[in-house]
Amino acid sequence: MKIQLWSIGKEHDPYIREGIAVFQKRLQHYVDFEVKLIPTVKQAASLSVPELKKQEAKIIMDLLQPTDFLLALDEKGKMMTTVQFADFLQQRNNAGTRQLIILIGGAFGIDQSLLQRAQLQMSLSPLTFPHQLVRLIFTEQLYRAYTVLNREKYHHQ
Ligand SMILES: C[S@@+](CC[C@H](N)C(=O)[O-])C[C@H]1O[C@@H](n2cnc3c(N)ncnc32)[C@H](O)[C@@H]1O
Repeated sequence: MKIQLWSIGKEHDPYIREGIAVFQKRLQHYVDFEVKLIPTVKQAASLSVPELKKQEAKIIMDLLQPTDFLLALDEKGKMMTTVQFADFLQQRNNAGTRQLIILIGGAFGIDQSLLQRAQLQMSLSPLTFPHQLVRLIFTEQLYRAYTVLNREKYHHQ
């Protein structure tokens, strides 16, 4: 199974890029993992936030393959432990999912149409984090989950 992390917004800040690179390198041992940026639609004066989010959603819908499993990160989504998340990854792999897309919204969040397309909405906490930090936190969690699946000494319960 291939995993892609899609983030709406601008380039990672340097400290985020550095952190992601650390876990991305470690993840190479376990899974085919890529990080992709979806540039934010420029906010023209005439465009409201809901309209802007709709435009972003259309771009993302066009990039998605019908067979992609979409996991949208949203603070109101389902919360799970690291071990439950590891089990979820194992289940997707066993189910033959070819591509798992993880979507992180931009400053205004993820459009409703994409939340509806998502097979899973996942929350990392009831707190709202800045989207740049979510990129790093999620990449670490993905690495953590794979160390659980591979019985490595990284995650201690
Ligand atoms: C700054 S937040 C957007 C908040 C916005 N109020 C909203 O309507 O979603 C940007 C993105 O970071 C991610 N995010 C932030 N906090 C999160 C959390 N606790 N759990 C999961 N994802 C989160 C989500 O993908 C969200 O769309």
